[in-house]
Amino acid sequence: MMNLILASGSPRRRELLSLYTTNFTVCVSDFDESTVQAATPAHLVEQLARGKCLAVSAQHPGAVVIGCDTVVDVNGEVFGKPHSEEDAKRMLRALSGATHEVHTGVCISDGARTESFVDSCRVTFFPLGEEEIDFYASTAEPYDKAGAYAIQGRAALWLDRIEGDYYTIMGLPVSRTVQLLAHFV
Ligand SMILES: Cc1cn([C@H]2C[C@H](O)[C@@H](COP(=O)(O)OP(=O)(O)OP(=O)(O)O)O2)c(=O)[nH]c1=O
Repeated sequence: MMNLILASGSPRRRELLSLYTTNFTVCVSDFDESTVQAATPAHLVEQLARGKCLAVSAQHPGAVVIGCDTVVDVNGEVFGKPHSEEDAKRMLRALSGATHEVHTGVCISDGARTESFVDSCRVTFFPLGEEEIDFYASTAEPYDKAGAYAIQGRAALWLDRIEGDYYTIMGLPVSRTVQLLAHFV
């Protein structure tokens, strides 16, 4: 049986991978994300997913390791996790009444072979009032999420439309991930 490792501390990714199998362990990488530079947000998530995956893979020979990364892209500006309440509000104002993209990179390696992809989803929010932005930024929800929102949480109330895989927004395009995993059995 395959020794499967999810190289992610994200509870959402754990939950989504569990739809496919519960037979995996979690091992969070110590990869230094600040070392990565990329020409586009899509390249960035691919490089970050690869970095996390290969850092864990190096410590677990023979295992199949999945690494992931998610960013929000507003007209080419990258939003990761907000650093402060002000930062969260800045992101939410930029997302209000507008369309953005969420990119998730997934990388899988067995040590010998490494494959990756990026999936992108377009998300349009209705306009957000200042009161809603202030309230949301005062909750815990934005702070461990790229772009300062959780589509699976209160941001559901703002959603006009999505074009693409909903689970890419949550951090793991689970159908494409499982399809890629099939290359490793
Ligand atoms: C936009 C959005 C992001 N997110 C989450 C998914 C990711 O966990 C997080 C983006 O941060 P990431 O840096 O991609 O991942 P992480 O730090 O949570 O975990 P690790 O690096 O260990 O893999 O934002 C949601 O849960 N809902 C959303 O709607």
